[in-house]
Amino acid sequence: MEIMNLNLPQSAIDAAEEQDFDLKGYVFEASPEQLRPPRTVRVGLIQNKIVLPTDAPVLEQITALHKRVGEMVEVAAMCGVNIVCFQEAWTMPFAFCTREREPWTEFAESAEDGLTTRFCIQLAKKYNMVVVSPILERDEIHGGTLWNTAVVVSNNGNVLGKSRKNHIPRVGDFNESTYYMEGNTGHPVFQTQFGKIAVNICYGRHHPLNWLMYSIHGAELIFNPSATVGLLSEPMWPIEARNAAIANHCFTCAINRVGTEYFENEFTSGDGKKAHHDFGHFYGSSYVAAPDGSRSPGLSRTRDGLLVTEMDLNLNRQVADKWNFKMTGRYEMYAEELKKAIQHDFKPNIKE
Ligand SMILES: NC(=O)NCCC(=O)O
Repeated sequence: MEIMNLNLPQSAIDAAEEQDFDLKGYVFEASPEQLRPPRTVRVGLIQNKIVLPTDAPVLEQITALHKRVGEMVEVAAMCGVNIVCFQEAWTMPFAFCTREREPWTEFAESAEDGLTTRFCIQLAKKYNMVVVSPILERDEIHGGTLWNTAVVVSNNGNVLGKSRKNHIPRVGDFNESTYYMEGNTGHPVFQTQFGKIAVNICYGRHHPLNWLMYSIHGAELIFNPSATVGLLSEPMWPIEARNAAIANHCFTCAINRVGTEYFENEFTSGDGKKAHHDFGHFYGSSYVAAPDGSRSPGLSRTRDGLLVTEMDLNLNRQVADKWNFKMTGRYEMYAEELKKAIQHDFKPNIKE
């Protein structure tokens, strides 16, 4: 399907220009149906740089990010956005490269009633918008454990729940296993007024079965809030979320932060190269992909941005009825074989 430009209000265009961020809007259409009215939803993806240097006081860094992203959400509201999603660990620098605990663990907050969740509740109520807020979570009930978590706040301001990152990277400077464990929330799908949504956090996008499981649980729109750098993943970026949209008959939304973050203490990457102070360039390029294989253009590689897309969720079933990937999936066979493959005495089915 050809993707069209979305007409955005002049007030939003002016505000984005004044606040120095990229604003783009696109529409994914579906065919009219006889029995179902269109299920139109507007989704906003926000990508941004950190605001203050990484050695500024923790609370000042968080507050500055709240202010910046809050202003961008206001513009999203002018554009009629129903669901907004922020980038991975949006309230902090992506400091996991350093392997230092302090002060980075101080950015962790309660998913249920931390400072950031309370901020998102205000946004949700003010703009009647579902807010997907990926944070570093501190779970006080379980010994102060840290998790990489997306909090989903409904448009009436209730915390609908949370989804923890299932797959932890062990690649390049992504030393995230130093900070938190693989998530234990499975593949939750959140029923919102605007559709069923799920959150597959960053490195989970390399795992087709992770996308599949959100889809099996009924997700119509899967967000992929990320933090990833150019030298590592840029060739994969345009393909993975797009392929997941095709394979799972759903919309996917890939979001990446922008900028280069500088850390006072240098760190090494375990590759024999010199110690350094930065992670590399987070290349933004956030985009939305549709089940028919079409996708929006990406946001900037270097600038903060808001991508607004309007989609008719009826497209999911229309594409499913054409291609039948769900119907032809041999899940029972895979489940049976996978069950055997995870046993320690597994013998691969190789005929000699
Ligand atoms: N944040 C994160 O999981 N990054 C891993 C690198 C990648 O998946 O591109």
